[in-house]
Amino acid sequence: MTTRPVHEYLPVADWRRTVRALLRHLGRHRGRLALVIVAMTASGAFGLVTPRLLGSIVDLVAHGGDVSDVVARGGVMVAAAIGCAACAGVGIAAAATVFEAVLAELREDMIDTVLRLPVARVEAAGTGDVLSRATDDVDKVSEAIGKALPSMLMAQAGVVVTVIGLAAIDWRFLLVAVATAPLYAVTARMYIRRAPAVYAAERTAAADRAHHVLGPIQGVSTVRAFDLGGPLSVRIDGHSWAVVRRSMRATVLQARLTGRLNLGEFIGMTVILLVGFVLVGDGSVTVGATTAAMLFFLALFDPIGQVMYVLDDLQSGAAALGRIVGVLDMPRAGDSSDDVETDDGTGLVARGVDFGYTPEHPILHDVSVSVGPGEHVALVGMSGAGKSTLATVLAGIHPAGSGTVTLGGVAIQDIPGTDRARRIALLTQEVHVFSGSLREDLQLAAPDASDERLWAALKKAGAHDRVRHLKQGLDTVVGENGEQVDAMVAQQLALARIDLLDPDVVIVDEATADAGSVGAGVLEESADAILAGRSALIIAHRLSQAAAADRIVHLSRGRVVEEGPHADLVASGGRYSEIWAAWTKGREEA
Ligand SMILES: Nc1ncnc2c1ncn2[C@@H]1O[C@H](COP(=O)(O)OP(=O)(O)OP(=O)(O)O)[C@@H](O)[C@H]1O
Repeated sequence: MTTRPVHEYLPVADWRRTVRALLRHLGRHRGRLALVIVAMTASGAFGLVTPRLLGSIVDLVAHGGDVSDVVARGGVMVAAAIGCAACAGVGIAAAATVFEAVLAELREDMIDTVLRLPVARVEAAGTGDVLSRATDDVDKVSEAIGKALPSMLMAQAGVVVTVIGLAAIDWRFLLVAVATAPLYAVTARMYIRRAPAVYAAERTAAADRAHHVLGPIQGVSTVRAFDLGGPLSVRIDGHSWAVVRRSMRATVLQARLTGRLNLGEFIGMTVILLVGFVLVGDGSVTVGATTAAMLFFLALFDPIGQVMYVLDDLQSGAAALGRIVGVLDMPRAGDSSDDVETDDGTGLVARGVDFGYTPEHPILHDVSVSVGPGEHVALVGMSGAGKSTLATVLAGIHPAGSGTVTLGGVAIQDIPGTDRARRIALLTQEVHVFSGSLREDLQLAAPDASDERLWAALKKAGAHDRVRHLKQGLDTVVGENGEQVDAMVAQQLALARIDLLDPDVVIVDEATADAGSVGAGVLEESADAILAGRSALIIAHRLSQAAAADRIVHLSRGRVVEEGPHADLVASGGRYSEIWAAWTKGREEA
């Protein structure tokens, strides 16, 4: 029996692995990243020129200097301001290209990994978990990368050069700046701790209100019929006020953040002025230098404030990145081994297979079946006997709890996932027409197939005429944003894809049941044409399919109870012969 837990979320990477993954991705854009750092640092350095020159102008004026010197300094300040803006522009643009490229890589890797995850693992995690990582989490990282990270980098560069500038004027001014740092650390901690919950509550309340507003709009006729307008608007009122309360909390939190930042600014400025007063008094620095130090100190607040406001974005971006990296680091189906050569001589063989979706409910017991080269084997049994379950175990979607499943003598779990999917094709009722042109849909199975090959596959699957009558033929766009194809054509396209894929074995799980009785007949012909000469395991609900097969395996309550060619089973007078007799009688009466 398999002992896989019923629900098992996909892993989340710890911060070390997350940082490593981020650095790995950033490392691929080293050159551009260096440009970002140089441009942002240069922008910060240019930013220091204006306060420094303002200080020197103060000294010039105090000592009765020349007006032309003041004008010259003004010119340098203008040039520095232009340099500062230009470098910031280059830095931000380069950062955007690096971060967008990293984000695109993460998104692609994420989708690629999710598509290659073993289906059983995705089922255990739940599609919601997978979907939210591929969408919401990627969005959160995108927000953090797009908005927060450039501000953070810009701020860091600004702080570093300003601190150097302060130290260059006098180390005691630097000491004041360092002494105010703990206040910012405490403020940042307060904000990081509270902000995510406060903003999340605000978003939840807004979503709740939207839900309660949309419900009555969608069901407006019911609202009118039962005169529910009054009570419903009271309810909407309540939810609207809840949003107001949550928004107020968020505003109060922001006000507290701003208040503490201003307090830090006030204390720092006061101390700088006092220190400056003493230093000017003992002749260590000039009034102009103190002015410059004060302006440097003031210039620190913009970047610090910016960082504070994006801290929660960064925090939730980092959490989302951890969830993405957790998936990226997972072993993909078939990653464990190289392309495994199989010997087609022995076909698909299951020996003594046990399986259950949960440990408490075994479904398959000691099942042994085989599909030899070119052989058609029909699987029959009552509803719930375990036929579809056996199909997924044979296709390698669910690993057998005990026993073995081999293809060409090699355990299917040892065949790389993508290779396995090409060798064992599982055709179920849930066929999907992918958005795009018909050609693209078909070429998913054989990317290099020529139009002639595609038409030949369509002909075999019986869809040739339908497609020929479409105005744009193979270029017709199908799927969500294009031509809607009916269930029968969708099945025929799936059959054509099987022909193009040319797998070693096809497992057909009731692919023809959905199309209505006339359609079912057509599809049965299509399936026969595609399966001719191929190894196939056909889950047969219509016993005509079973009668046409080379061999029948009868499954009952997860066990093989009869096996053999149709004629032998009918002659043996066993359970299958009774079902066959009842079925043929029913057909005669109908
Ligand atoms: N994903 C699943 N998780 C848990 N139990 C499942 C799952 N799929 C099927 N089962 C259970 O496994 C048992 C066998 O179901 P299965 O679909 O394999 O039978 P079947 O013979 O193919 O039936 P049918 O002919 O109605 O499709 C049933 O009891 C079913 O409820």
